[in-house]
Amino acid sequence: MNFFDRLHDRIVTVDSVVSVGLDPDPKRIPEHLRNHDLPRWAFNRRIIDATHEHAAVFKPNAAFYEDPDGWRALEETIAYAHGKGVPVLLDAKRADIGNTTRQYAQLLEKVDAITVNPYMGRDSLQPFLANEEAGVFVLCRTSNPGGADLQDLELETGEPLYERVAALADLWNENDNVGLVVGATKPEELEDLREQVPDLPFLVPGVGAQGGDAEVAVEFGLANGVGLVNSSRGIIFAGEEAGEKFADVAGQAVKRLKARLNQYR
Ligand SMILES: O=C(O)c1cc(=O)[nH]c(=O)n1[C@@H]1O[C@H](COP(=O)(O)O)[C@@H](O)[C@H]1O
Repeated sequence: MNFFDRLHDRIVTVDSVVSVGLDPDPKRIPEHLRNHDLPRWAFNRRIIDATHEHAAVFKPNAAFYEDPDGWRALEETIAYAHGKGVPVLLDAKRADIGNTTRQYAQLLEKVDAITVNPYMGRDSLQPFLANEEAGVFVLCRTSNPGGADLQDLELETGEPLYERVAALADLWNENDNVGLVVGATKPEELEDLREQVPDLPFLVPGVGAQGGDAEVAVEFGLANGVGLVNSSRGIIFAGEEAGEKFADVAGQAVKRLKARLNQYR
């Protein structure tokens, strides 16, 4: 079954478009878990237990796992999330020459969807796009201030580069498996892009810690009810001051975000 059909079902089941970002910064993991064999896994397991009923997906960012123990923690995390019935979107922002991307694309044997970088062009993404079951979220207009350096550059046609990326992503969507990443900190761009590509679901990061706009994230992020609004630190570290109760506070934070987003769905 196509990823976006599965995501649609998941959104209906949990009545939520929240993507819970699993970015377990080792420096912010509570003291009492730091002697664990794999502290990031111990942390994620408790976060998953406390949040899964409100999570449309879990989105681990690969940057937080790129070392031997990290990969073990990630594998445990993915298996556990799947055990709870939650799809996993690996935020890896990958792409390379075709021969190399074929290796990266094997990541999709373990997870349900991935984020990819479009700047090497179609052949660099083909092994991801060819996977009909997996979701492929193409970076389009990112949430960070420096996103403007390249993505806002005006082409000879007058359109900004990020709009060209959206147009290409639409062409690349032959298997109905492509979405866009558009930051919640970019409300005007979100609105323009929704008009330009009405059928592509968006992953909208940047609410919570980055201060993005939750209302526009929902209003423009969803295509036919399908899309994701991500918060990572705003959920998983909401209970940073709560010691051993940190996961309970994360559970309350995801519930609050879900309710807030559902006001606008
Ligand atoms: O691809 C992403 O998810 C992403 C794109 C973007 O434009 N901005 C952005 O913040 N992200 C990711 O979304 C998450 C945001 O984390 P918080 O700011 O803690 O909610 C991080 O994992 C970022 O790497």
